[in-house]
Amino acid sequence: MWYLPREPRRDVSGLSKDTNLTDSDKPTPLQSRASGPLTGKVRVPGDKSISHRALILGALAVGETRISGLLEGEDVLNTAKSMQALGARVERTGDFAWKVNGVGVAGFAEPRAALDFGNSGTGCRLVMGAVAGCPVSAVFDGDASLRSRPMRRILDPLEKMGAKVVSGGEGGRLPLTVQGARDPLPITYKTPVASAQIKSAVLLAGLAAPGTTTVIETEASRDHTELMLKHFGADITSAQEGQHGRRITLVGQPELHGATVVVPADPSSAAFPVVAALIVEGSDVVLSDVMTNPLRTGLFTTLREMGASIEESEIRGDAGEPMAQLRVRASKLRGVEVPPERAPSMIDEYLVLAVAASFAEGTTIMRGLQELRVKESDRLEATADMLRVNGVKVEVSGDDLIVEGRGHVPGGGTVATHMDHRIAMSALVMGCASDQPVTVDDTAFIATSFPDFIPMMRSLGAEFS
Ligand SMILES: O=C(O)C1=C[C@@H](OP(=O)(O)O)[C@@H](O)[C@H](O)C1
Ligand SMILES: C=C(OP(=O)(O)O)C(=O)O
Repeated sequence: MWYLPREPRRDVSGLSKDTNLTDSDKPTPLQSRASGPLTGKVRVPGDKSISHRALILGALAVGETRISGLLEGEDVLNTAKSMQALGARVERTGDFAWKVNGVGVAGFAEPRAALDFGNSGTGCRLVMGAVAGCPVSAVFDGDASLRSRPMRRILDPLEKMGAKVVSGGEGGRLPLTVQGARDPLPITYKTPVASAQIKSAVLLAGLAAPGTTTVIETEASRDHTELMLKHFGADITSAQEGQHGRRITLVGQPELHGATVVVPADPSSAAFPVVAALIVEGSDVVLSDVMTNPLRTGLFTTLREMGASIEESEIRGDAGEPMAQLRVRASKLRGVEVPPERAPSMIDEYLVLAVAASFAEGTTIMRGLQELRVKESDRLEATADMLRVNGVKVEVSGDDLIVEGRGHVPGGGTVATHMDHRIAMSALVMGCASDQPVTVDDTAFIATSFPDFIPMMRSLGAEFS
């Protein structure tokens, strides 16, 4: 029927005490060494955020949704499985082509088994919102990394809307059971941190509530849920709130209709070949169909400020999401200061930005990174460790990351990936241009977001062995 994600891996990095590993749990290390110029044209996989949302909204719509370009990474496949378990019909019809027959708003059936989201915060938290508006109860679970991540930030607003947490781990950690509301209440909710996952969970629960549900954010986070809800027929508006914020208003109980969704290439995945091309001398790489929604392009803005040559062409859009072809040429980079208000538009890209900063001349200061501490790993500490073991001078000061770029990176270190795909890929990018090879202890988690990362980078000329 479709590629099934492998069983959730147990931890190999110390998050859990379980050391009784089977063969499929064994870490798969990889070494990256300096290569000649990277060249060629590639399309990185479909955007992960949009892929999750297309499956969830397809499942909540009446009729058929056709998705092309879906990311077939483990995170998204786990969301597909959960939509199937909640009563939608989800089918793979070709390469990256999927069909969803939905159950309608509030129409989920009670799943027979626990919903397992593996490594995926987005899948878990968005589906929690969707379930909270339906009169069913569901168990939410995930791997050791996801079990360590905070869920209270999602449960707080969902409880205000009438959902109940029937059982759960300490501090709202997984596994936990959510009993959805029979008569969900619309709320006005100000998100305590800039988080598209919190905003989306409230909006998805609000679909089932009468009246209007409002989310206020003081820093705008990615708006894919809003754009896609509109595309599926919801009455939703978004207005400026303060200097950097948004007020989003959704009219509840719409009839969502099945839609066609074309998923553009993921800028968070494009970030890896982009930085690799910038740091490997003589490189010239083209990336097609990269989504350029301004709430996702903080990395490209920052890299350009550092002196990067990134040219956009073939600019177009689909379902409200702009995209472009990017041509990236090796560039001399200089250190910059990245303001905290830019964080939401590049929250997943700081790891690979830190790699670019290591190859730059001068100091790069990245401010306001507290949210990095609650991702797949504590990315603030893990990024600093990744640089440190490879001879880069780096400091974590409060919630800021300060990298002393010296134009080259000694390398020679082994990087602990901590069940975090973006650490693995960032470290492998670093090795593409470091003086000595860089080793990562486990590449398995790359499959959550970018299953073809290794062959795609090799096709551009990267030396991974
Ligand atoms: O909504 C989304 O698709 C995402 C939101 C972000 O998380 P937060 O909402 O926790 O900031 C981001 O880090 C994650 O990779 C994807
Ligand atoms: C933070 C990420 O994802 P999630 O929150 O969905 O696990 C990510 O992909 O970098």
